[in-house]
Amino acid sequence: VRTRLPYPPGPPEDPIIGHLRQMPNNDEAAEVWYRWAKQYGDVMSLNVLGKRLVILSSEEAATELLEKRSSKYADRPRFPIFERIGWKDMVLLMPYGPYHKTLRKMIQVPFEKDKAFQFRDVQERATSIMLHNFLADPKGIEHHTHWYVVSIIVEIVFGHRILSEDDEHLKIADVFVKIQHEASQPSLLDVSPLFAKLPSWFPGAWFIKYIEDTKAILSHVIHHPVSLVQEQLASGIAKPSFVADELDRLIKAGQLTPQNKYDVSIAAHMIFGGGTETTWNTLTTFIACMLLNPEAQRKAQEEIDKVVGHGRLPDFTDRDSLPYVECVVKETMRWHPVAPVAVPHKATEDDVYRGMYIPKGAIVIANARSITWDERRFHDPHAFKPERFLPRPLGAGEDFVQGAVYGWGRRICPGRHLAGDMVWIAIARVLAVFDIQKARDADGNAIEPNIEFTTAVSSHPKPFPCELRPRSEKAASLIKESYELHSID
Ligand code: HEM
Repeated sequence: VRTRLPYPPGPPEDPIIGHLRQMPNNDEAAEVWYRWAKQYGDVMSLNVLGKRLVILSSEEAATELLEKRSSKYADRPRFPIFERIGWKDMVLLMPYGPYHKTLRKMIQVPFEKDKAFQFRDVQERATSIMLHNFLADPKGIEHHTHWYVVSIIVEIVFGHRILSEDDEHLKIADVFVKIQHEASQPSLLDVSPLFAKLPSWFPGAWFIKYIEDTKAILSHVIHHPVSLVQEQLASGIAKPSFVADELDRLIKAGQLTPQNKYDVSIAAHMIFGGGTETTWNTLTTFIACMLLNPEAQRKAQEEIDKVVGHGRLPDFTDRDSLPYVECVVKETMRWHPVAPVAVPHKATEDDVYRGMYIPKGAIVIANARSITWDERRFHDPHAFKPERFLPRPLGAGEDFVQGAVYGWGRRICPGRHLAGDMVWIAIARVLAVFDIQKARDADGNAIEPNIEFTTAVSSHPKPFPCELRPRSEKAASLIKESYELHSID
């Protein structure tokens, strides 16, 4: 195929090293590629030391390649540092193949759409505690939303309830965020695995010591929680959870081999890592959106007041009757996708698209930032307008772009239904009882927020001043009642 067909276009390149000198770092990639796409098109390509990168900047191109031709694009590039610290079998990062399929299935099945209801009690309880925490500490945005997400995931995965600030799982969640950032930095290992043999003092060989230290931490974090559940099962005190169910099944079938136990451990670790930071980022982004767009906040609250009233908190049975709240959730995810450059896929065969050649081995990235800012897809894409998703004539009748949030084809996020539920119930309940307002300084003056985002692989708003104030006395007592009910439980 190659000879006569061109690669997708891209900026002018240097001899031999190609686009190496122009390559943006992780933090800038999404926006730099968004600008380049305006010049070179929605399918462009870059050459980095002979390695071909194809950047997709429209839903049309991403759907055609990553979704419709999914079998050719389900692989991942190698992540040399992640592999060496103990994440070589993390479903998110591992190559496509039979082992990926086995682990992915283990994660996907319990979180399918029709099974989501099993986790709703856990989520409703965690929201009640989060609301109560906001009542006591109205400015603790980062902390309370983080606690909410981690406590749900840890209870679902390990059957463990987080009751104290010193809980080890809260610290593990921080470790994920840190490692994800550190281990995605470019290193000599991207050039050749031979550099793994360098002595740690060698200039540029920072990764040698980093890998050694991180491997030891992760080994404990991956294996320890599962061994605890195994002990609880043996003494008959294990609570139902992802790990308890999987181990119990294996024990009953006489198949609890070290390999099978490892599969459960790494799958549980994946759910913990994949489900916490992403969902947390979405919730903090939502609060930023409400602060910046009081009109949208007011409309969502009016809808909740009309449908749910003031005598109870919204619950999952209200979801279909709250279309505007649904639009707020979608617009939060579109306005600032938490994984701006998503996760790279890799072509396992040569391919041709619109007369352009995509070689086997090319890294293919659907740039979520460009897709959610695509003017051909969304009117006024930089503005936060939930009603864009309402059907005409109430709104603009635009479709949500799920791929830019949860990915594509055979690698699409298997946790998306659970994530969608966690985000929805938190948003609906926060809006029902709180006004998300500018924080006030000691003299009572409103502090103007300046919202900025970390722009790494997974993007989070930098801490910003903000307060959640109960909308009324009645709202405050609803929060207390719901908290007390769950405390008894
Ligand atoms: C709002 C929250 C979430 C967002 C925005 C999100 C986003 C993503 C994205 C963009 C991918 C990559 C898809 C691709 O390569 O095309 C992904 C993969 C993945 N996510 Fe999520 N995710 C979220 C929550 C969760 C949750 C709660 C879980 C746990 C059940 C989870 C588990 C995974 C796993 C296991 C993968 C790897 C799939 C594979 O490579 O085969 N995610 N997610």
